[in-house]
Amino acid sequence: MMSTPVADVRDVRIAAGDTTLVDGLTLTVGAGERWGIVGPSGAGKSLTAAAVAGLLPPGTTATGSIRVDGTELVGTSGTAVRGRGVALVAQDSAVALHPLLTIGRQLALPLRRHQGLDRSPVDELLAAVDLPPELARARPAQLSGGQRQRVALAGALACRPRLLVADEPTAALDPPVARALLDRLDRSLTATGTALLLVTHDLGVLAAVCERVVVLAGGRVVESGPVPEVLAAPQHEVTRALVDAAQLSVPT
Ligand SMILES: Nc1ncnc2c1ncn2[C@@H]1O[C@H](COP(=O)(O)OP(=O)(O)OP(=O)(O)O)[C@@H](O)[C@H]1O
Repeated sequence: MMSTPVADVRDVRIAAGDTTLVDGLTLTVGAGERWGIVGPSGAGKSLTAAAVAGLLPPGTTATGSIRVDGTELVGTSGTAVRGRGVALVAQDSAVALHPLLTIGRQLALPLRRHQGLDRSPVDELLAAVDLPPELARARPAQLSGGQRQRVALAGALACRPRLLVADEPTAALDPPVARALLDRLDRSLTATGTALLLVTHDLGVLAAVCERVVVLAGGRVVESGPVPEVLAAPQHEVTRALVDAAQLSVPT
């Protein structure tokens, strides 16, 4: 018997008032699968990621069905699945982390909230993303961008969610720091068996991290399939343009 999909998204429309931003979105993420979302600017990638994480921005609404770990999110605040079902890592964790709380406090909070633990293994969480225990006493402003993203990753994976949604998690990082974070992400997902929905504009990152891809344009899915096949033989003009642009940007 097949296990429950981690995310089962059926015919989803996301709108702001009367304006449709994403339409007809259907996507199934199986246990442990790694999916990428690519597409041009404004295609609806971030809104899709936010909807699956149960964190649509204020002023937007979704219809259709988004089941995460078997729980329907449409029409709810998403809190039922956050932490153990799904967690989100955003582009720049500087905005996601509380500026006044120490890293140790911030990492301890989700564990207490979702697992009811009194004492949280903060040191272990930091070690899992290759950060030293002393960092628990620091505040976000004292960390580099790469360290902050690692802390965000540690926090997101603290409750071993079935699905991690990551929206351009390396966009604000220099290439070597970005590579190290993705390597860490890869190993952490393997260790926890967590599935991934990764928004990226970088087809190199997509090919390195994801098995399957969904291509969005104008708020609609225009193509999806295994990453090697889609990149080798893109069927839609939007995908072809993305592949061509990526080849142009490869240094010779
Ligand atoms: N809170 C919002 N209210 C109204 N419109 C929004 C809101 N958030 C996004 N949009 C619009 O929805 C569309 C899709 O936005 P989204 O951020 O998902 O695109 P994206 O593919 O992630 O783009 P980018 O690659 O530039 O980040 C855009 O036209 C955007 O202006």
